[in-house]
Parts: sequence; C-alpha cells; structure tokens
Amino acid sequence: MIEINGLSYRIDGTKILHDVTMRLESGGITALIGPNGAGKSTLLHCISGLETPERGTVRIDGLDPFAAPARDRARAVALLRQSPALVSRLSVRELVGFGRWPHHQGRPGAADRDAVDRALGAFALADLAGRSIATLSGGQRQRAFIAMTWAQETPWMLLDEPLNALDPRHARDLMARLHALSRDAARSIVIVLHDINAAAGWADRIVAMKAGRIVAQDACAALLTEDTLREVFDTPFELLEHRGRKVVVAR
Ligand SMILES: Nc1ncnc2c1ncn2[C@@H]1O[C@H](COP(=O)(O)OP(=O)(O)OP(=O)(O)O)[C@@H](O)[C@H]1O
Repeated sequence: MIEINGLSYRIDGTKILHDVTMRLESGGITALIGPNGAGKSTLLHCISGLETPERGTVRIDGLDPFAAPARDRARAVALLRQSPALVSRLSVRELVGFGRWPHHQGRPGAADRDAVDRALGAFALADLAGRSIATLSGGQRQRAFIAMTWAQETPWMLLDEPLNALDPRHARDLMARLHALSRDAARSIVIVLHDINAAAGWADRIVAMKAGRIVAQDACAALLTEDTLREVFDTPFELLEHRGRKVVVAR
C-alpha cells in the first residue's frame, strides 16, 4: 500500500499540492485522472521521491522515499516520466538495460539480460533493439521507455501518460499487458490517463484530482458518473453502456 498523509508541495511560493491524504491499495490498476495542471505529475514525482514536499509523508509498503537510499527506492517503485530525458546515443537495448541498474549496480548478469530480453519482447522492440533511440518514431521511443520501466521489476509502477504517442493497437496492447501484469505478477500500477475510456476499460480504481487536491476516489464503476466527471473536468459528459462497459463521451 502507498500511504500519503498531508502532502503539500509548493513551487516558487505557489501551492501545487494541497494537503493530499490518500491510500493507494496494492494490486491492480489505479488510474489517476484530472484536467491539465491538476498536479498529477507532481504527485507521482513526490511519491517516487523525485521531488521533496513542503510537508507531509509518503510510505511505499512502509518505505519512506525521502529517507531511503536511492537503490532501495528504485527497487520499490519505478516511475515513467511524462517527458523522460533523452540520451540519444543509447541503443534501445541499452536504454531498457538501465531499468536493471538497481538490481545489478553496473554488473549485469544472466538474470538481467533475460529481463531485458523479456521486456523487449513484451513491447515488440526485439527488431529495434540495436537502433539508437534518437532514430525511433515517437511511439517506438515511448515503448522503449515503458520497457525500461517494466524491466525494473518493482512492486509499484507509476506511469505518467504512457499512452502518449501510442497508436490504438499499441495503446490497447499496453493496457492489456499492464492488466495481466497486475494480476499474474501481483504488481501495483498507478497510471495517469487522459483517455477516460482507457480508465473505464482497464482500471480497478480511479483517483480524480483537480487544482492540487483529490476530489474523488473509488472503484472504477462507482466513480465514473456524469456528475463526478463534470465536477472534475468542468465540462459535461454523457455515459453510455456498451457490452457491459461504461463508455464516456465528452459533450
Ligand atoms: N517547475 C515549475 N514551475 C512552475 N510551475 C510548475 C512547475 N512544474 C509544475 N508547475 C505547475 O504545477 C501545476 C501542476 O502541474 P502538473 O504537471 O503536476 O499537472 P498535471 O496534472 O500532471 O498536468 P497535465 O495533465 O497537463 O500533464 C501546474 O499548474 C503547473 O503549471
């Protein structure tokens, strides 16, 4: 479980997160939704210890990300940032191999090479393994960064808009893989999504943020109501039902 208590974060005097308190249950997929600028990325950065909050505490299965050594933190939680830094001379295989660093600390073994091969296979990157990441298309590069995060094999994966740049097939494949991973490997996934229908189709739980605050959190089906979505996004939505699934249409 990730427990967040009274988390506040400020940049240059402007409050970005306001006293956020919540629990993220282990297992399954939790979608983090909310309008642009709501503080979703900032919250993920604080959870993963990338940013230090002004006040409040975070515990990742008991681990304090602000006090723990970087290696322990990197074995507890993997973060895919929205715009990951690009080291363009790296090959795809080398980039994915970076995900193994917390496990081998510079001396990769057979288990690390296997994990990289599995990640390359899982994201249809085997044919691109030797290519420089600078030469990839936007979607291919996004998949390489997701594979790197995946190869880190942490109990928690925090993914900030991983569907960016993915075509419909790869977006669906990614959500299906994350769903299977959360079931078969008992990994806990927190994913920022702007596509509410991806959340409706795959998430177990949804947390909705607005203006630096949590405004709703519940099981996916319970949270997705026209009233809640209108309140979160300040725009009307229509909720339809298709083959037992909710489909959300912005009006
Ligand atoms: N370095 C910074 N300096 C000033 N303001 C910042 C900085 N980083 C973030 N902010 C502000 O903090 C607020 C929250 O940003 P954040 O990126 O966390 O939102 P978000 O919910 O992830 O948005 P989006 O959906 O657009 O990615 C925004 O108003 C943003 O402009």
